[in-house]
Amino acid sequence: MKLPKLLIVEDHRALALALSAAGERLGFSAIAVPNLAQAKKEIERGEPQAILLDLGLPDGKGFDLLDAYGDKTPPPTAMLTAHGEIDNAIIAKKSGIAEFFVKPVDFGELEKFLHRALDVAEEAEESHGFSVSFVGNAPCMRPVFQQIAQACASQQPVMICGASGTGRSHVARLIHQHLDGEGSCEVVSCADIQGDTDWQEIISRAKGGCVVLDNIDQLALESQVALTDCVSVGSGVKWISIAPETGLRDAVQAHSFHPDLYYRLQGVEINLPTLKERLEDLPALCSLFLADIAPTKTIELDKEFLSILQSQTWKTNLRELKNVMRYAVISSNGRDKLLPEDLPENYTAHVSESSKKSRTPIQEALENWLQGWFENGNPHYKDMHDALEKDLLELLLERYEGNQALMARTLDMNRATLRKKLKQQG
Ligand SMILES: Nc1ncnc2c1ncn2[C@@H]1O[C@H](COP(=O)(O)OP(=O)(O)OP(=O)(O)O)[C@@H](O)[C@H]1O
Repeated sequence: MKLPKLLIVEDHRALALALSAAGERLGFSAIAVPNLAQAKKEIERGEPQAILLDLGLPDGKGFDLLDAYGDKTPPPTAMLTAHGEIDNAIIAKKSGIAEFFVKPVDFGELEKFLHRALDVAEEAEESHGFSVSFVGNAPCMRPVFQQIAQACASQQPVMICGASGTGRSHVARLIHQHLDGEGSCEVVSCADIQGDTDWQEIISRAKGGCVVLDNIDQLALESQVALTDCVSVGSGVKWISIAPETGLRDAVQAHSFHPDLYYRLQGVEINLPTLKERLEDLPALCSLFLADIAPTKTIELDKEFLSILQSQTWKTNLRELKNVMRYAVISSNGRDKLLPEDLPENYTAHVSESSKKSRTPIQEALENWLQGWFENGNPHYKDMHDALEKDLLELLLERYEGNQALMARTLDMNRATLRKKLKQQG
C-alpha cells in the first residue's frame, strides 16, 4: 500500500515524534528530520504530499526549504512557530506558506490541515488522467445521471449543487472526461480570487476544456463583474460552477450575487444528494475507496462495521467516509477484514448497548440476508416481506409433505388464504 508522505522538519525530538504519530494516524507515512540539509535530501528522494516545517532550524529558517521547489508548486506546507517569531512568520507567509501553528501545537487544528493535504494529494492523483469511477446505484441518483448526461451533451454551462463532500468536484471531473477534445480542467478556487484576476488567462489555460469555478458563492462582488463579461457560450470553454446545496438563488435575492452572472452560469443544474440520502451506495463506495487506499489487498467489511457506518450522520458526506475508511485501514494493521474496533472512537460511541447485545441465530441469518438486498440497491419492504414469506411457506409445505389442508388445519390458518398466498408466490 503506497501511503502519502509527510515530511516533518523539526529539531525538537519529542515534538517531531508527536507530529509523526499524528500524521501516521491519518494515513501518512511520516519522515522526521532535524534540519534543512536532510529535508532537502528527503525531497530529492521522493516528493512529500505535505510538509510540517519548524521556523527556527539549526541550519537556517524553515521557509528556505521551499527554494528546493524552484518554480514548482510545493505541497501543502504548515509552519510551526514559537511565540515571538511572528515577524518571521509574516516573511514565511510571503513565501507562500498559508498555514501556521503557534507552539504548543493544537493537534485538532493540525489534523484538519493534514486532512486537507490528503484531499489535495488525492485530487492531484485523480486529475492525472485516471478515469473517474462513479458509484451511484441509489434511486435518488437516477435523476443525477440524467442531469450529468444532459450536461455532457449540451453546450450550456453547468451548475453542480450539493453539500460539501457530496462529490461535486468528482462530477465536474466526470463531465470534463466526457467532453470531446484535449482541453484541460482548470479549477479556480473562487474564495481566493482577487479583483485583478486575469480571466482571459484562465480561459486560455483551459485550451477549450473546462473552467471549474469552485465555491462560486464565495466569489467577491467585484470579481463577479469581471467574470460576467467573460462567460458566454462562445468563450470556447465549458463553465462548471460548484455551488452549495441551496444553489445561488438566495445569494441573488440577498444581493450578494449578480443576477446577470447567475443566469449566465446556471445552464444545466445538477443536484447531488447527501450520503445519508443514498446509504444504499455505502457498501459500493467503501469497496471503491478501499481499492484506492489499499490497491494490492482485498479487504472485507465486517457486517457490524458496515451497520455502524449506516447509522452515522455523515455531515461531510463521501469525503468523510473516505477519511474514515483510510483511518480504519491504518488501525486494522494489515488485517483483511475491517472490524468496528478499527473505526475512530466517536463513530462507535453512539452504538447503544442494545444493538451490541448478541443476536439470535435467526436475527444473524436475517442480517446476512438483508445485506444482500441492500447491496443490490433499492429494496422495498413489500418485496422483502414477500420473499421471506415465500421461503417460509416452502419450508412448511415440505414439512407437511405438500398437504395444504393438513398444514392449514394444524397451523390454524385459513385454507383459502393459504391457497391464495401460494398462488401469488407462484
Ligand atoms: N459518485 C462517486 N463515486 C465514487 N467516488 C466518489 C463519488 N462522488 C465523490 N466521490 C469521492 O468522494 C470524495 C469527495 O468528493 P468531492 O471532492 O468531489 O466532493 P465535493 O462536493 O467537491 O467536496 P468539497 O467541496 O468539500 O471538496 C472524493 O474522494 C471523490 O473522489
